[in-house]
Amino acid sequence: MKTVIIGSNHAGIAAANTLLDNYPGNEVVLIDRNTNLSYLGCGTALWVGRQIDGYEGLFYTNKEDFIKKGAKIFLQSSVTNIDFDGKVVHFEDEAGNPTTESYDKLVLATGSKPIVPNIPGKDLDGIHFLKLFQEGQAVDHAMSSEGVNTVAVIGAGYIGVEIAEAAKRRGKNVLLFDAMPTSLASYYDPEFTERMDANLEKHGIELHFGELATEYKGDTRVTQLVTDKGSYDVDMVINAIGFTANSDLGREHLDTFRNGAYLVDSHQKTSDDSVYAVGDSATIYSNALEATTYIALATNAVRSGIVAGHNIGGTVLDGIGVQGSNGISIFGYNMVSTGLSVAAAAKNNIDVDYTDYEDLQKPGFIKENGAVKIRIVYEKSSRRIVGAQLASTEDISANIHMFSLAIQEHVTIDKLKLLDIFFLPHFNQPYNYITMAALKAK
Ligand SMILES: Cc1cc2nc3c(=O)[nH]c(=O)nc-3n(C[C@H](O)[C@H](O)[C@H](O)COP(=O)(O)OP(=O)(O)OC[C@H]3O[C@@H](n4cnc5c(N)ncnc54)[C@H](O)[C@@H]3O)c2cc1C
Ligand SMILES: NC(=O)c1ccc[n+]([C@@H]2O[C@H](COP(=O)([O-])OP(=O)(O)OC[C@H]3O[C@@H](n4cnc5c(N)ncnc54)[C@H](O)[C@@H]3O)[C@@H](O)[C@H]2O)c1
Repeated sequence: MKTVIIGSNHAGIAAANTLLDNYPGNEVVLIDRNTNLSYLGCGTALWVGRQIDGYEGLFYTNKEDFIKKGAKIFLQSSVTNIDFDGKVVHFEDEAGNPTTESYDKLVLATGSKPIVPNIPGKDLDGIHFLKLFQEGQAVDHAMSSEGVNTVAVIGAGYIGVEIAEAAKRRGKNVLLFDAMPTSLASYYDPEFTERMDANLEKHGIELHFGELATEYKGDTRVTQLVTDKGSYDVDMVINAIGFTANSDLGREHLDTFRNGAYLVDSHQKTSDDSVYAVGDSATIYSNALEATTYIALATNAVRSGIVAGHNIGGTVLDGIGVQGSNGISIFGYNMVSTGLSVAAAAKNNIDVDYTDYEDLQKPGFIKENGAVKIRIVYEKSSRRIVGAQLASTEDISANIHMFSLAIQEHVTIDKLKLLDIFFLPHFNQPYNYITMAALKAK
């Protein structure tokens, strides 16, 4: 069996490693247009903000690792089209020569692309995106340039908020814009985002929410940002208004979701029996929504790659869906969420209630101790948990995994009330906030 994988970042790598490590004898070919593979974009802000020494540790594998395992790998090789009937992939190799690879099974792991604000001046110099390693390098380089003092970040989602922090750490004046009235509006309810907004402001970031960029101005280089509410002199712009699926190669042939992502089943198989799609290029099943959706996260990319790899290798393995669990840590303030916020539930016509609680992480006699705010969201009719959010200066990240499992397994809010949660003053309280929030549920 010969499998060709287009795209060798997180999803393609997971599919390739699953096949190579578990199903010897399978022929695996990886093709990617980039110079590198396995770049952890999540580290870009840490590196640009000088919280880590450099970018070198942000790659977890390389071309040689795959060659050692017996795979064929082409980098700097762009796939131009796919003959789905003849099962042949056409690409230009590193030297620019037209080349082909036939396949028995094809894995599309072409990921996502940043959404480009479609406004005048969008192609001026000094306007950046933050998807690829090379784009991170360009942003890092620009921030070191003389005369770059004011940075406008468009989009206060995960990338925007993280790079705003990094730019501030580099001593820049930072203006953060979003169409929504708060930061992180797709992940958290306002009672949580207002804390992040206060945190950003406290650290000197100028917030412009509910404000839309309408034009980038300058001769060749951006010097001014115009919005529906004003205009601002800027030296650099970073666009971070979300990703869309990169399904350019198969959109005409395969069934797609409303944003163009390849529609896949629980084996990651597309509408073509020989073709699988994984990671940011594909849809995913949400256990909170109980529906197919699109969530661009590295964690989903890895899991979907593993599922595709096993199914191609011959082990039937159903994906179990996701909750879109995510987290962020900005100037020491941590927020994690999973499933649906109250706002996201309303948007999806799911009638929910929620229960909030706030308390110290540990008993009052422990000195190093921060307050934790928790919200658990549950469906009114079934009482199943559909979401949770936590915010604190404490490391509350591990809590969210339990809520992720609860959503996956359709656990009700009532089941949580008397759940056995251990107590040790070094870590938590006997009347802990999870129990207390659950007990408070209507
Ligand atoms: C700055 C930043 C921070 C992030 N932080 C986090 C985080 O903290 N946690 C988290 O879970 N997720 C995070 N993400 C999201 C995560 O990086 C993506 O969800 C993940 O990269 C998706 O992996 P993928 O392999 O599906 O797609 P991609 O990473 O998009 O990779 C697709 C690959 O396909 C190749 N390709 C595309 N078209 C072709 C073609 N025609 N021919 C050849 N090759 C092609 C590309 O070169 C690329 O290597 C972050 C993303 C960014 C940009
Ligand atoms: N910590 C993490 O887990 C992490 C970090 C970075 C990126 N990621 C993932 O990578 C993907 C891309 O991240 P992202 O930050 O680009 O997307 P995002 O969806 O997190 O945020 C996009 C933001 O842009 C805003 N927006 C949309 N259109 C706009 C417009 N025209 N003008 C102003 N604002 C606008 C939205 O309201 C939203 O707040 C997401 O799936 C994200 O979850 C995750």
